[in-house]
Amino acid sequence: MRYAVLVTGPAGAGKSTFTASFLTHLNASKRTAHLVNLDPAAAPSSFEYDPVIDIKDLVSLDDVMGELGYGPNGGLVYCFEYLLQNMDWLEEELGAYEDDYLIFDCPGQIELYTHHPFLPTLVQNLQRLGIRTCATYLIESQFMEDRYKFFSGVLSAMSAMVNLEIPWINIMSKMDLVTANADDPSGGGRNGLRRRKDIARYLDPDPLLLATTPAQRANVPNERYHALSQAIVHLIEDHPLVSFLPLDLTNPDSLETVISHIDYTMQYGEDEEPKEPRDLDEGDFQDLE
Ligand SMILES: Nc1nc2c(ncn2[C@@H]2O[C@H](COP(=O)(O)OP(=O)(O)OP(=O)(O)O)[C@@H](O)[C@H]2O)c(=O)[nH]1
Ligand SMILES: [Mg+2]
Repeated sequence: MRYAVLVTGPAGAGKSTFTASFLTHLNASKRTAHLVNLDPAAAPSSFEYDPVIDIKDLVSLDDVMGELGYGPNGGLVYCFEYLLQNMDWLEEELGAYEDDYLIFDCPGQIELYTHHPFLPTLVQNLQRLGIRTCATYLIESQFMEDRYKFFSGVLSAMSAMVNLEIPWINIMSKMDLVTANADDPSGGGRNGLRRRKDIARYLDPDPLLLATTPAQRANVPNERYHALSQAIVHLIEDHPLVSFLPLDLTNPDSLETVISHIDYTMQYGEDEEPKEPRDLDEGDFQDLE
């Protein structure tokens, strides 16, 4: 059985860093895992591992921009269209890997996940080849410092999930940037949003974070924004599709927990005993809920 994990999420969320740590961990556990680079703009030096399959061998953004006169975003769209027209190339490249775990490092252009048909088409092709596929969606912990930014992250995760319809895991990356302050009784970071129980309200998004108090409302003169916030609150209350697993790469347990959830959602090695994912209650942030 072949497995594919798509590592997706907005620009700079830590996708490539997570991918490298994931590979290191699997290889250390004597599992064969390989990097697939799907980012036609990735600089070669940005990989800790050499990709075994690299979209840049098929089409590179530099060439598309230089020779066809596209800008970076139009160029990326061109590269993906080119990939979809040349699925036999990918199929052939993938043919070399049996019984392996392939980790697909994806580009950070958010529109790729929310409304282009590229990833759904790619996933259909992987499934047609009998590859068991799941996706991870990363947003970075700094999003928790601004609740509007955070909820736009939640909505983008939701939209990407609905677009792809495959097993899906949302990850709050770069937790090392908040855990250092989490035990500070004064609340640590700006807005006092970094205490553990506050963090838990973000990992399992509490729509009330968006609900405004009358005092806050007085500061937001435009009634339409208030109505919009309330609509989003109701959407998330009625469809609690999104919760995040915290990922702190400075803590090996955290990475292992995330990987155990990925394994479980793909039923990795189902011929063996199925493994329950490690319980988050053992983890850091749920205990104070
Ligand atoms: N503190 C901290 N920084 C991180 C972590 N992961 C990534 N970074 C930093 O965040 C920046 C972006 O990381 P990348 O892994 O390149 O992010 P990406 O999602 O692959 O970015 P794009 O491919 O450009 O969309 C880099 O400067 C990393 O060093 C983390 O766990 N903790
Ligand atoms: Mg990257």
